[in-house]
Amino acid sequence: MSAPTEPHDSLFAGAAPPTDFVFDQQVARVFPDMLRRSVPGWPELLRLLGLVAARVSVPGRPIYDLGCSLGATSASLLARLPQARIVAVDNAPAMLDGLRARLAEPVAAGRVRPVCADIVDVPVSDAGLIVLNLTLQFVPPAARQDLLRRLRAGLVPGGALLLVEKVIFPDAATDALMDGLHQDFKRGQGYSALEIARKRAALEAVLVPEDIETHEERLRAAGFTRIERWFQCLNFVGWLARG
Ligand SMILES: Nc1ncnc2c1ncn2[C@@H]1O[C@H](C[S@+](CC[C@H]([NH3+])C(=O)[O-])CC(=O)[O-])[C@@H](O)[C@H]1O
Ligand SMILES: O=C(O)C(=O)Cc1ccccc1
Repeated sequence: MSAPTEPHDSLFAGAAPPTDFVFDQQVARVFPDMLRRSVPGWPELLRLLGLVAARVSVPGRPIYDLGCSLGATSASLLARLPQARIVAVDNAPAMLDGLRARLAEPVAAGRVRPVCADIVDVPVSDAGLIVLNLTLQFVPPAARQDLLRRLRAGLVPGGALLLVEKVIFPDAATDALMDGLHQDFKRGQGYSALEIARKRAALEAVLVPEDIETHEERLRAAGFTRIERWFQCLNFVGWLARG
């Protein structure tokens, strides 16, 4: 499920009018490059998602990849769980078009079912594993608790949730340090200071990160009892939630 070419992301390099970030066709076209150059540890994060999934998913039960974009997470899961059936959900038609194009590859054929829907109201039942890889951060904060409660209710006994989020830090100095390091990372990946600033402004009202404690409390309130952090790279954190 990998793309034959990976177009370079220069979306925020030109003189574009300021608008909120949207997952449209322009973004979908450059998305693999954008994620690789914007998320510290992205290739390793994807590999680890496959490894963790292979240990914690319930065999024979469907896996839900919520906010699947072009299917990078689904592809990593399939590499480790070739028999898995994945329901891949995204509400951006441009992303799902890209995903469908990739499904032509033999490993994914018949194994991934693309669904164009809002994860806030997509039905989830009988799930052996649910993955939210950098997706909850785009759901309005007021809707996050109900969503996680509903997702937990959609898991079979023994099922698990994998959550990955961009986070903020409660201490202002630590937050400034982590944010500065994330910007350094992006500069090192070839983005200009102007591109970084413009994308930040575009994401402001769209991607709402929260701190680690807020996420862990919400997972507990949703009914999960075993909550483990298995990934952190600067301000990007991954959890496994069970029980
Ligand atoms: N309410 C929603 N309902 C459905 N989809 C949504 C919603 N809000 C946002 N999305 C979708 O969530 C995805 C977030 S990207 C996830 C990467 C992916 N997991 C990957 O394996 O490459 C991460 C990022 O852009 O930082 C986009 O495709 C949105 O359309
Ligand atoms: O670029 C950022 O600041 C991010 O948090 C990662 C990201 C990647 C792709 C779309 C939106 C955010």
